This record gives sequence, structure tokens and C-alpha cells, in this order.
Amino acid sequence: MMRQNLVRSTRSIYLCLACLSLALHLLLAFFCFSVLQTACVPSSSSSSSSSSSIPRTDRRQRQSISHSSSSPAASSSRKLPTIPQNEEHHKLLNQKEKDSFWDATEGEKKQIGGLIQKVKGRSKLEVLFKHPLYNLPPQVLQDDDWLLRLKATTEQTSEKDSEEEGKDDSIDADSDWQSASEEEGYEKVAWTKEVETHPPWLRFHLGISRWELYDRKDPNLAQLTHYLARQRVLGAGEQMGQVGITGWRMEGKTEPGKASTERGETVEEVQKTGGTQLKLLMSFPNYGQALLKPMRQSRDAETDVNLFYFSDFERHNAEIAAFHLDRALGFNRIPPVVGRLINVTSEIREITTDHRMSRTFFTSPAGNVCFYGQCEYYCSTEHPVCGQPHVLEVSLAAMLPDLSLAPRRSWRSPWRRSYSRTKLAKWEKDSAYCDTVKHTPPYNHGTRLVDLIDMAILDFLMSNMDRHHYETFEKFGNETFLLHLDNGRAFGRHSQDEPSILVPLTQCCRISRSTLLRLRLLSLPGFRLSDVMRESLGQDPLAGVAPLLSEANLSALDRRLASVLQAVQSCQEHHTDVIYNDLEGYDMINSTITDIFV
Ligand SMILES: Nc1ncnc2c1ncn2[C@@H]1O[C@H](COP(=O)(O)OP(=O)(O)OP(=O)(O)O)[C@@H](O)[C@H]1O
Ligand SMILES: [Mn+2]
Repeated sequence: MMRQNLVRSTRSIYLCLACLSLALHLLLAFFCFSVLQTACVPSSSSSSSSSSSIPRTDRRQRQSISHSSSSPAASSSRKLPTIPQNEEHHKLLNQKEKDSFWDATEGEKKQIGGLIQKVKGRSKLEVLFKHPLYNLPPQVLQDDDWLLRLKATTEQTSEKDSEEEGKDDSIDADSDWQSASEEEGYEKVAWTKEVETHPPWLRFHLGISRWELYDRKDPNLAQLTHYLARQRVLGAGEQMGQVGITGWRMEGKTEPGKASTERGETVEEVQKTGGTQLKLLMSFPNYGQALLKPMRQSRDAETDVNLFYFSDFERHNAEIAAFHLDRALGFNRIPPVVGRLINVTSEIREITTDHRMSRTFFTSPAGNVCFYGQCEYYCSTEHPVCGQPHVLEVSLAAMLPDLSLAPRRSWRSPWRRSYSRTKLAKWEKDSAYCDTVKHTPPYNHGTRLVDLIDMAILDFLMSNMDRHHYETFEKFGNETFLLHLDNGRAFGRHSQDEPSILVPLTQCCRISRSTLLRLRLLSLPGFRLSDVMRESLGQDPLAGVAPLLSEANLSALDRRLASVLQAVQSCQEHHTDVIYNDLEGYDMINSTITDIFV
């Protein structure tokens, strides 16, 4: 009996001990788990702080530069006050992210959201744009270094002080703009001289200077792309008065399916009325306008190898990507372009007053709404532009100021192609061709030659063979930047490079120092052009539909960038005056750059 009792009590003791140990184990496990979790938190924050340490150093450098540089800009009354020089770039980025976000459907938002996370994690683009090479102190601008400026209307002049008196070269912009389309039922505008009341397109126009088309740090840029991407479409048509005036056709240019007229030694410029391929002029509230190019082929479609460059389709994504590339290269010479999904029925067909165009609408056998418009190439039933069934991807380029306000000069490129199937251009036959160009005005003075070479580099990177002309603003004479308009035929081929586009560089062996340094920067793994471009294009509303450039096109950019740097290097091996030093006097920049590139 006693023994039985003893066994029972021993058992219950064992049981108690087992329970106790179990409880202790559970407690231990719980404790470990919570310790592990708290250990994770600081580790992640420390990693993020370490990654942010790079931008922090950069920001310090940038601020010191912008401090020294902001005064001339601030002292100029022409500079729009909405452009603080030391504005945090990420504010602009956030704004742009919001812009792209606006346009997206729920599914797309998730996708874009993911992208934004990535961008916030470590943005190569942001770090690039903080680099001193992208924040060179701006040139001191005089009154006539601005393309346009507002003059108060008569009422405003009497109300305001007389400070505007004596500035007789001002353009009476308000009255010009108001008379342009008043009778078409545009919204009543209430602009004053105060910049805050100006629509984004007007601020863009007022920000154009002798040396660049826009200031990359101007928050208005994001507002402009947002405006073009979101505003109600009020009008759509092919009647592009101002586009026609500066559009050119080359005699002997081969039309698809037709025999070329290869007569005449000289390339003749002929005015045309509306461009060679389908494009529309879209109008928005408050007089804003944009040049629309429609999507005609899938993003990855490569140009047929048997097509001549002048027979190639124009691509909407090429226009968008060219804007981003030009900006990433630090040129700022392409008007802002944004992607948009439009409804061909409600946003073109039903609102257009262009009867010739509206007669070209039809419903395809697949039930999609299509049209082909009126133009020289690819405007026929065989080459329709179609919605799905109504929705169409397009690019919208901000329009430059009207030619009546800001006339432009069109220049033949000395390295233009022959636009013939059989003839070679002069530069193709004469390897010393650049010697002639170098001694011919305007290429014998100032930055014109290196600016042209910048354009050739841009074109080589995106494989654009269609740069027959370039334009400048008449007002600035020869001392000004070159407009890189019309990039629709870029990015046609990713598997091949076209060395002939780079001939201005290889024949002249000349490049500006700032361009070369930025190209070198973009070839470093920490920046890498393809990564910067992928990120930059991710800000476009259409990135939510599909990436604007295929991976193959993005890696072609890196490959071609390496070729450009290689070409410069072989120039340096054979010549002494390859680099045009446009950074003279930028002492601070020079010391920072030497640190990076020794
Ligand atoms: N953003 C813009 N704002 C104002 N005008 C523009 C803009 N973009 C282009 N243009 C003008 O429109 C003309 C025609 O546009 P674009 O060159 O894109 O058409 P295209 O059909 O390719 O013409 P081309 O066959 O001459 O190359 C250009 O030469 C230029 O003068
Ligand atoms: Mn063109």
C-alpha cells in the first residue's frame, strides 16, 4: 500500500516536472522569437541608413553648389519664381510618381507601387541627378537670354506699376493667346503676371532660355506632364499650321511602294503641311497643346532589315524614351513627352472638327475603331491606327511656343543622309569631310560643332538615323542650344548598332568635356545608363501598361555607350585637341570630377 502511494506521488511529481519544463521551453521559445524580431528591426534600419549615406554626401555637395549658383538665377526677374534652384529632387520625383500613379488602374497601381518602392530603396536616377555634373552653376542670364516674357495687358499695365515701361521688345503674349481660340469655347482664363496663375505649358514656355529648353529641377515639369497626361482633350486634328511651316521633305526621299525620284544633285527643301507620318495636334483647357504620335507597332518589334530608315514607322515610345534619354544625358533639349491612353472615339472622332481626318475612321474586322488620317506615308486603309477597341496608346509632346511668338530656324545637318536608295552623301565619300565643316560657319565658332556631336551621340545611342535637320530659336542667333525634335524613328533596332550615326564624332574627333564626363558617369555600374533609363521611364503613365523600352533596347544603350567612349579614346590616341573644355572656370566641379575620374 505504502509502495503504491509512493509510486503514485513520484509519478505526479514527474508529471509536474514535465509540465514545468514544457512551460519553461515555451517561455524560452517565445522569448527567443521576440528577441529575434527586435534584432531584425535595427538591422534593417541600419542597412537603409547606410544606403542613404551615399546620397547624403552627395546632397551636401549639391547644396554647396546650388548655393553658389542660385544667386544669378534669383537675381534675374525673368526666371520663374517657381523654380527654386536647391529644391529637393525627390519632391519632384514624388510628384512624378504621383503623376504616373494617377493614370493607372488598380492592377497597374500595384505594379507601379512596387516600382516606387524600388525607386525609394535606392534610386540611381536620383543619385545621378544630384551629381555635380548635373548641377553645374547656371550661366548668368541676361534679359535677352530668355525666349519669351510676359507683358501685362493694357488693364494690368495701368493697375501695376510702371516697371515694365521701356521693355519694348516684350511680346504681348496675353492678347495673342487669347485671340487664338476664343471662339472655340475654351475655358475662361484668368492669368495675370503672377506665375502661380499660369498653366503649366505657359510656365514651360517662359522657362525656355538660350542654353536649355527646360530646367530639370523645375517642379513645373512634373505639372506639365501631369497636365498633358490627365487634362480633358478639347480638340484633335491634323491641321497643324505651325508644324507645317517648319516641316521639310527631302526631294528623292523614297516613298514606300513607289519608285524614288533620284533626280537632282542637291537636296531640296520643300515645305509641307503636316509632317510625313500621321500626327495630331491635341488641345487642352487653358490653351495647352500637344503633338500626338500614335502606337503603330508592338514595343519589341524590330524594324524590318530590308526597310530603309526613311521608310520606318514612327514609334510613340521612341518619342517618350528620347525625352528621358536626352534628360538623362543632361542635355535638356527635347520638349517634355508623356505617354497616355486615349479613347479614339470620344477623344478624337467625336470632338474633331477636322473633317478630312474624321472621314478616315472605320471599324476593323476585329471590331476595333481605326483611322488613318491624311499624310504622306502610311496614311491608308492598309496602315490603320487602331484602338482596342477604342483605347490607343499615344505619346504627347508639349508644343513649343507658336512660331509667331518664337520663330525657329531649321538647319540641314551637315551629316544628313542622302535619302536615296543608291546615292552616298558627301560625308560618306570623304573621310576628311569634317575639316570643311569645322571651317564653315556656324560650326567654326562657339559650341555649335560640339553641340552637333552631342546630338549625334544621342542619336547613336537610340539608333536614330532620321536626323536630317535640327532647329534653333531664331531669337538666339547662333549662340544657343540645338532642339532635338522628331525622335519617332529611334529605338527601331536593338540587336544592331549603326556606326554611321556616330560619324560626326569619329570624323571630327571633338567632344565637349561636360558631355564626355557625364557619359563616363553613366557607364559606371553605380549609375549605368540602362538602369537610369529603366527607372526614368518607369515614371511615365504608360509604364503601368508595359515597359516603354524592352530590356533588349535598354542593354543596347549600355553597349552603344561603351562604343562612344571607345570612339573618344581612339580619337585621343591620334589627336591632341579632342576635348572641348566647356567646364573652364568651374573650379569646384573640376576638383570633384578629378576625384571621380583619376
Ligand atoms: N513639340 C513640338 N512643338 C512644336 N513643333 C514641333 C514639335 N515637335 C515637332 N515639331 C515640328 O513639327 C515638325 C514635324 O514633326 P516631326 O518631325 O515629328 O514629323 P515627321 O513626320 O517626322 O516629319 P519629317 O518627315 O520632316 O521628319 C518638326 O519638324 C518640327 O518643326
Ligand atoms: Mn521624322
